[in-house]
Amino acid sequence: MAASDLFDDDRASSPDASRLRPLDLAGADLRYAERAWPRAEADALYVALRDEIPWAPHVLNIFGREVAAPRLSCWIGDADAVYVYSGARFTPLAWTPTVARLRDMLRERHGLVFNSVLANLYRDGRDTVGWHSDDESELGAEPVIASASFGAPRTFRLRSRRTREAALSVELAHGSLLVMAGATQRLYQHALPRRAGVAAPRINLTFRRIDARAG
Ligand SMILES: O=C(O)CCC(=O)C(=O)O
Ligand SMILES: [Fe+2]
Repeated sequence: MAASDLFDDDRASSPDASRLRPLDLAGADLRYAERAWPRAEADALYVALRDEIPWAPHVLNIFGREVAAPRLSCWIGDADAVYVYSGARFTPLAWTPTVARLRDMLRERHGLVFNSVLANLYRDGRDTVGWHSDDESELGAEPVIASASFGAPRTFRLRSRRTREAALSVELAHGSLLVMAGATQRLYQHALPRRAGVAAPRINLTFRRIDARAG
């Protein structure tokens, strides 16, 4: 089956869908391009990422115990971009050709510079990521995180860190790009909840800039 058969999507693409536009989230800096990569390119990127990345169960460290999270993942980046996530220390794998190409596109098209990426593979609608902020000290005070999505559309939710009140839901489309910056991590948490009826997988890459000295 061709990748184009996997992700039913017959929206007409408006000429502007490749531009990052601000989303309304009080105090935060959140931008979204629904079609950062055109359909055929997104299909090819999905297949390349699926096949190139050595996916493995994502391990969380919860009160000193290792627990498998409901998704596969892979940490990729420059050799010195060591990262501590959920209490576990990750030494990144070397850039694969497609992930490196995406990193270079983000620099060339959007002026965003990254030295690492957490790749996530949600096998179907039962795979999730729970509420968290990406606020580790290695990312600095106001991290810029670029989140590229390929495959099944899923709902990305944000809620207030202080009140836990729901703040925004964004449907992250196949070939979309979401950029979180400014106070987004300080003020909000995000999650990708289960979604019944989704049989197709989704790949998400969250590009980050790690300052190894701050770790
Ligand atoms: O899959 C997503 O859209 C979000 C992933 C995420 O929040 C993370 O990797 O920190
Ligand atoms: Fe995150």
